[in-house]
Amino acid sequence: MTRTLITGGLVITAADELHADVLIEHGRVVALAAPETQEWTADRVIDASQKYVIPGGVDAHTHMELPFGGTFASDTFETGTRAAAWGGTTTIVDFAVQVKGESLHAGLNAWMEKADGNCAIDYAFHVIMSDVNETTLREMPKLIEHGVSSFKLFMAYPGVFFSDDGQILRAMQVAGDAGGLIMMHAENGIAIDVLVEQALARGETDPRYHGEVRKALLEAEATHRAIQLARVAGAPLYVVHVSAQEAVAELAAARDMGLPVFGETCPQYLFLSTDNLAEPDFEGAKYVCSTPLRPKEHQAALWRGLRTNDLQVVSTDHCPFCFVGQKDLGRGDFSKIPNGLPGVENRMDLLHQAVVDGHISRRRWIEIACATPARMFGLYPQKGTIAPGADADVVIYDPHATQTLSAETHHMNVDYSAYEGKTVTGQVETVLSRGEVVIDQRKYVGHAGRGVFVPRGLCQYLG
Ligand SMILES: NC(=O)NCCC(=O)O
Ligand SMILES: [Zn+2]
Ligand SMILES: [Zn+2]
Repeated sequence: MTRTLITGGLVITAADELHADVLIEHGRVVALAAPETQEWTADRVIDASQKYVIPGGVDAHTHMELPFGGTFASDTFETGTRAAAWGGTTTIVDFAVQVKGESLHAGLNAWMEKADGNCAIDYAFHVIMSDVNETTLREMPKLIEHGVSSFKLFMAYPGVFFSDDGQILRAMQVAGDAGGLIMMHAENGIAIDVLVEQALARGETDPRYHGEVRKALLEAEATHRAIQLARVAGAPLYVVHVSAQEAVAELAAARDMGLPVFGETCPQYLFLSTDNLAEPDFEGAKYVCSTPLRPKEHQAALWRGLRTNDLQVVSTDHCPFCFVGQKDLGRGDFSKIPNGLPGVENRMDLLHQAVVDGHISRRRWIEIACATPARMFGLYPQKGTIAPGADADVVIYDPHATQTLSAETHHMNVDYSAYEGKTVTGQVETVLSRGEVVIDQRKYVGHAGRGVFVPRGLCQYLG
């Protein structure tokens, strides 16, 4: 089947909302036309009356199979990308991890192997630099040429992923020269580790102390420091998983100065809080991630940041660990709870709920979840929009359906939902990935291996 026609829907992109029919041929969008003005024929016609027709989501921050804290994130590329498709996401950008002492290329190759032949949707990679040194710095321009144009550094996790300020500065200098983008996990990990040790010595071992020691001020301080280092290096900066209002203020100040500084937040920081981390009977472990969930008061600053464009992207940081057998590793010591939350399936719906709740407009929904992540990471307009020439990654979205989020019904390979029992308005109905239907009226009809690696260009907000 090569020609598909989607009729009668409201097409929403970051730029426009228009009632239009969409013609798809050979995996690409070829034309849009006002309803009933065209006489196109097609092998398949999808009726989208009363529905939205939106670009497939681009989730620029996932961790399938991430090794962390002595275990592995529970979604494989197969299960995680299938769940992403269920949730209306058609592209993920995952993180290949450089093992200390090995090359960046070896890390990338290892992650390519994990993904190859297993993905339901398209995928790309960033690289986590665990070890910034002469050799890995030399590799960065070559990776950029090969479509891996962003590098994550950590100011947290001393002894694991941590880079010191000198290493960060050097990586930023190379990225700045070569057109790469540094993604920063901005938390002062050295100070946090002191507070962890002191908390444990006081017998404060419950999950909620994870949130207490990872102070908002230490996120803000690291964010500020990362911005100054990027200025010195003459490099752009993308700060991942921003959760503290003080960190948003640092980003806003930098952007007011005209600096090429960008910020990402995640649904968990917009919808969950330290109240969840404080749930009794170790249930709080389900909500342990870094940066941590914050008191509810921080949410207003995050929503405001998304409206004012001081924050540009919402990704999931999908990094699931089962409650039984994985989060358990930290019973009696919160610092041993594997960090991360599931969410790749929930992002598009939760952000639609934000539209319903009046936090953002429909076009802003598509901008922060599809178009901007695609532009930020060099995938636009192949991904992130519905326009002639774009990949036909398209979601038929029912804005009137209601659903209750639950581990009973989700497709992520994890034994709990961070949003268990939450009712949201809106649901993915049908999903096309490069013109092929992978979710057909809430039935999975895709298969592992149809997703392909997508080499990326440079960040499209620079130069
Ligand atoms: N965020 C988190 O808690 N886990 C995933 C790794 C990271 O993004 O730092
Ligand atoms: Zn991180
Ligand atoms: Zn992450």
